[in-house]
Amino acid sequence: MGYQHIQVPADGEKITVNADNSLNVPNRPIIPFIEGDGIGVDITPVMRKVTDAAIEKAYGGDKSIAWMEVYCGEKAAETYAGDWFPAETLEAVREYVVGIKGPLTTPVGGGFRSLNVALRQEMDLYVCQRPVRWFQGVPSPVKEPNKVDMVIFRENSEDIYAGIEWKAGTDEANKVIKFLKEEMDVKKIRFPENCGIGIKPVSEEGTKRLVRQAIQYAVDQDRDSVTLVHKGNIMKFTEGSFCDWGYELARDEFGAQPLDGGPWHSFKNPKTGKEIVVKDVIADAMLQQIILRPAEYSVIATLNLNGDYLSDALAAQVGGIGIAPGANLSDAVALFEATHGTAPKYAGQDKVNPGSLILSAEMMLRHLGWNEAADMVVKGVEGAISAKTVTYDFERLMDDAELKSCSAFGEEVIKHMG
Ligand SMILES: NC(=O)C1=CN([C@@H]2O[C@H](COP(=O)(O)OP(=O)(O)OC[C@H]3O[C@@H](n4cnc5c(N)ncnc54)[C@H](OP(=O)(O)O)[C@@H]3O)[C@@H](O)[C@H]2O)C=CC1
Ligand SMILES: O=C(O)CCC(=O)C(=O)O
Ligand SMILES: [Mg+2]
Repeated sequence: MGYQHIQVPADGEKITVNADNSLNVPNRPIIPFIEGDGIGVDITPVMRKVTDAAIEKAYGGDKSIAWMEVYCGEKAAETYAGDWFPAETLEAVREYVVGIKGPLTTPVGGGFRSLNVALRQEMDLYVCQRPVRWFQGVPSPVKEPNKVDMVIFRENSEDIYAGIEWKAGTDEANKVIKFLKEEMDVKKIRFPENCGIGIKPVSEEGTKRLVRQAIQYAVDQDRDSVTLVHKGNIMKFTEGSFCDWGYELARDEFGAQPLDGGPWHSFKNPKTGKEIVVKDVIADAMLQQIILRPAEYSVIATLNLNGDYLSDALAAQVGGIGIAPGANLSDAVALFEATHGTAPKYAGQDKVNPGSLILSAEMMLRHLGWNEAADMVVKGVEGAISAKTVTYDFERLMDDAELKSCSAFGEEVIKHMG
């Protein structure tokens, strides 16, 4: 199909999806990418260069990516006369199935709603998968960062994060408050006269599709536990139901049985015969557990806002959000992105760590089944860090490290691919 501003590479081919959602990946797939706002201009070109080099080294020219720029955020507003969220960007990511994006700015308080959240919602990218593990040599504030090896499955379409809220003092907020007071007999709104209101939708369907993916991942990747993280003691019918539905799904679809009378469950991994424990932890306690007893946690399934907080907190233990990758996944479409944002104070300085986006590309390569190229990326990143040739965020925490710019770190990664 014809696009207004998107240039489709003539020499690439489309990835297609089979009925079982597996992918047919040609040798030169067209991959849409969004450069991103702020530091996007620094990290996205480095990510592309490193990814291309890894593919070249792994397959010697038999495979390559035909990159296709698509637009969202500030660059879209410039290209599409003020449209920050062009419809054809969504169409292109859907059509080409697998994409990668830099960070996008969201103003605080007023202004437009998050474009990142909108992309996830519009394409129903309901899983935000964020692996958190330590690379040898990365500076960390904890004593044993090697014990951190968790994969967060964050629900990406619901919760208070969905952005259903009304500003204090507006007719809409007052109407909802009136309804709550008069028709729902709510007496607990402390200051109803001037009160913003937000809604927290959490559904059985939304919960179960997320927890299903988390448990399936534990089965496929030979992980020993899945922890449902929630604040169900306080928000009983949203966070609490998330926990209940999670256990229910573990029983109904994976044959899990209560352990010692519950609430924890376990089942045998059908692929390995090993036990997988499905447990739950209340969200505030989890924030101390990940610091004090990280080895006890492997796969985490949680709601949208908890997952947001947990992602950055966990990333800090293994070097910070400069090295925290992620993926937004639906059953078919996948859009990879770093955990961090646009870090505006560093934009355009060729300074920040491109590691998060590079490792997001590594996840993308595995998603394509290009594991040899993905391994090459990991080898390069590990090599550059072990050689202590790192960007400012690591350099300021390491002894005797050599400070590298964003692009120079990318070159180091390529050099260490061998
Ligand atoms: N998915 C997305 O697109 C996301 C977008 N955002 C948006 O980004 C904007 C800025 O958010 P903000 O809260 O400042 O969070 P950011 O994640 O952009 O940055 C916070 C701090 O994290 C460190 N950091 C972030 N990225 C890197 C990197 N690549 N290398 C090294 N250090 C890094 C820096 O720390 P230090 O100052 O210590 O050097 C930076 O000041 C907001 O508009 C927000 O909504 C936020 C998160 C995700
Ligand atoms: O959309 C945003 O601006 C922030 C999103 C975010 O922090 C995240 O998804 O981790
Ligand atoms: Mg976040």
